[in-house]
Amino acid sequence: MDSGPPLVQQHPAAHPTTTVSDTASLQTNNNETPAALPVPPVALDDGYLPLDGSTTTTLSFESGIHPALTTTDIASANADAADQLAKQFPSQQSTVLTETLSSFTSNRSSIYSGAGNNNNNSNNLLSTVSSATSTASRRSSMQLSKVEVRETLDASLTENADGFHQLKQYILIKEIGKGAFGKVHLAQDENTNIRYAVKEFSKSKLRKKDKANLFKLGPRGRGRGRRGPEAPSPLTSESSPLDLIRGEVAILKKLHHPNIVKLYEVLDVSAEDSMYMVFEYCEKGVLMPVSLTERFENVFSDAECRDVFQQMILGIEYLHEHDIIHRDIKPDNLLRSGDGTVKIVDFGVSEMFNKKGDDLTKKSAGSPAFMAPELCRHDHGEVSGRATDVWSMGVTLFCIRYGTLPYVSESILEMHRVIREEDYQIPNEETEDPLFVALIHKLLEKDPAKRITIDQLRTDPWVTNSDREPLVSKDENTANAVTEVTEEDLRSAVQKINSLATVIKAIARLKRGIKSPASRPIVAAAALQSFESTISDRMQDADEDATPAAEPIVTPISANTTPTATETTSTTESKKIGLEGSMDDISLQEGNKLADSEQNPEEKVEVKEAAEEKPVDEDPQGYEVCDFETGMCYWVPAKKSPNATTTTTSTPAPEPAPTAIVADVVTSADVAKKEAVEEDAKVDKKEKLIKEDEKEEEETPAPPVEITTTAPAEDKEIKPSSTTTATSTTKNKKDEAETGAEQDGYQVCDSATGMCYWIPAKKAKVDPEQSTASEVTEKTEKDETTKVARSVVAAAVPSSPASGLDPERATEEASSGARTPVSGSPTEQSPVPSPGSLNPGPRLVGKLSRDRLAMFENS
Ligand SMILES: Nc1ncnc2c1ncn2[C@@H]1O[C@H](COP(=O)(O)OP(=O)(O)OP(=O)(O)O)[C@@H](O)[C@H]1O
Repeated sequence: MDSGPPLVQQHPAAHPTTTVSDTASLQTNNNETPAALPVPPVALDDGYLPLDGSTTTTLSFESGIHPALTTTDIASANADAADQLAKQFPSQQSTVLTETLSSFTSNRSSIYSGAGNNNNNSNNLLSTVSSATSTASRRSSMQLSKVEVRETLDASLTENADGFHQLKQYILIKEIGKGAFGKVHLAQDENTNIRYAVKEFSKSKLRKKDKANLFKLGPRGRGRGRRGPEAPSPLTSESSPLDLIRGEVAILKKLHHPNIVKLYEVLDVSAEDSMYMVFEYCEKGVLMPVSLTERFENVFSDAECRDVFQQMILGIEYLHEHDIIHRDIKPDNLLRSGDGTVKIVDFGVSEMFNKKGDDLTKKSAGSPAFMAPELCRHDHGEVSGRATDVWSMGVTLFCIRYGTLPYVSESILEMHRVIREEDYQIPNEETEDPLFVALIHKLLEKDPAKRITIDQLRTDPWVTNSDREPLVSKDENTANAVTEVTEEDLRSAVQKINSLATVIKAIARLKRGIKSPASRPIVAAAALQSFESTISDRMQDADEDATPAAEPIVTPISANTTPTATETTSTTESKKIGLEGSMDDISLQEGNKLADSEQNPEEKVEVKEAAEEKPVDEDPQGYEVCDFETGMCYWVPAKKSPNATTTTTSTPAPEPAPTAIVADVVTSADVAKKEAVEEDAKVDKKEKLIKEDEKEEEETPAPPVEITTTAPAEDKEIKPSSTTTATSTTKNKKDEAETGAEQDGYQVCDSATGMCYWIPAKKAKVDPEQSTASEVTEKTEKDETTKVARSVVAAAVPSSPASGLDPERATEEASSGARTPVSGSPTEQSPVPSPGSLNPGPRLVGKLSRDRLAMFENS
């Protein structure tokens, strides 16, 4: 293979990828002129060329490049260089590099002409851009190749030899920012040394936000997580929190423009709470930090403002032309790559309209200070999305020019009022360029119908510097077509086989439930392992059966359908029951049931049979409650005794146990659809539950769920901590009296949700004699228990650090009964599993505390 000339690795956006050849080269150091002789690039230690304002930057070009660049010259130079790159990087990376070259073209031409302009004394590269080259370079930048966004469903986060976290080929170097849903990392591709910004999203945070929006704001909620029945576009009709990312990904995948951040890859670490979006790295970061209270001193010059604003116009024009409204334009969402190119980021609240030309929206989104006056009303009707973006562009221009916001207020409501009703002040208006002042007035026009449009902006005299710096034509700017985001795009944006994703997310949930070592009952680890292996088998089966790009295998959960364990045990059954959109919604209960059956082969059969007999559309008589704090939703069946909810027991107890408000913990992503139907039932039931809670509190001094004392470290008995034991005993007796069945077991608390569950030992299945003997054995033969514990732990956490469970410690804990001292809130506490818990059929019985119910009710 012809290796071509040597190559210096550079970042796609920050560093132009160039080849070294015996051609003209250019050396710039702010206002230095180009060097006359070829100078080979000097790579830094990390393999990158330096390219910042303070350092001399050496760039080497192909022969034939001349200051009077034409688009054709540039394109052909790029093509040559791309060829060479492709030889060096025969893999898919060459596509990325091709784009890099196109982007860099603008930098090259700008630097060249700017450096040659001896009349320009500015140290800022941006302000040296002449109108001709600026237009030419932008034109050439439009020729972006389309890079296919890769999607990885089963990525894993590992640690490399140097101690860095690694996600596929991306080494996470350091944190460079924090988003609302997770960190942003600087990452480097271990194969190419190309740098990326990897944005992390916590799925649980997304879910939480989604639910909170649903309760708090309904479909008009701000930010990721907006959805609702009246949502008109695919972006807002998602049925699972994860889908909210899918909408953003689906839009970003369609966009190919130099002023819009490029998304390269989406990675879902299926067994963890995180998913990642791999973006082009914008080395220079945000355009400008904007504060409500402080003025930013280092404001942009007139020329810099113009350059940035022109790029904003081009980016927004491209979006609007393709019926996409950004809805959150602000300096924070404008990043700059190493060559100064402005990149519009954050499409989390963007909206794509299906109908050409339609941009009417009822939704409020964006940051209050940048919100158009027509959106600053409680019940605004439909407003033009395009006009609201233009307003935000005006506020942004104001910010970068003056370092402050045009409208400032301490509260959002007041901010809305001020934006609607008051006038802003332009600092030093008398000395300001009248063309600039006029433009600000046209942008910050309160009446959207009179506000300047993007078309008018492109010919505005300040924008074009009185025609000295015209923009590239609209046709060229919008040439890269954006096709409509379809439902299929949304479905395929992140994950390809929905049914598998459902299952995978369930594992993550199970893991979350036993995340903190202090709250990991050993049985849960065993359950997790067997659940995982069951799932893994199913996945293989489903993989073989799956038809790519087929309709989702599952359909939305219906208001009256509660999935059971076996409904998720095969794809066929999933089809019947339906969990569309709730990819992550397999219940803990189901996990435990599966695990249970795994541990008890005899019972496994029973579980299966019971479920097969159960009619699919059976109304389980109950209702769903959602935890406002966590975003988790729970299915609360009509009150039955704990026995009645046991998977293997079909006879309901005559009366419910008053202390155990029973929750078959089944989550659902489609709360909105159910909400209307179940609203009335909920109110009644909640009242009842609260009353029962109160009654119970009167009867039982120590609340059964809130364990308030710590398990003594020296307590070697394998049983729950003292308070828990006492509580459990009380409860058991009550259960026994009312249901006729003794309920021995233990309580586990889910650290993620704060919910505690009662897990009964499976005495109903055991011969009474054996049971007694077994109890005695468990209490007296500590060694034996230790042995059992060891085997369970060993089976559950063979050697996988991913499980996060230290087998040695878990074994010790299991055998000694000593747990990390518990204190404070129930979420930090973890009762010790009883010996019976090592081999019980764990059944999750949740208790909804009064507070939680009240919180739900208030919300
Ligand atoms: N592509 C990128 N290149 C360089 N830095 C980035 C990039 N994306 C994000 N960052 C950095 O991370 C910070 C936070 O990212 P971002 O603005 O996307 O999150 P956010 O808008 O606060 O939250 P979210 O988008 O999740 O609602 C940014 O301010 C910026 O400093």
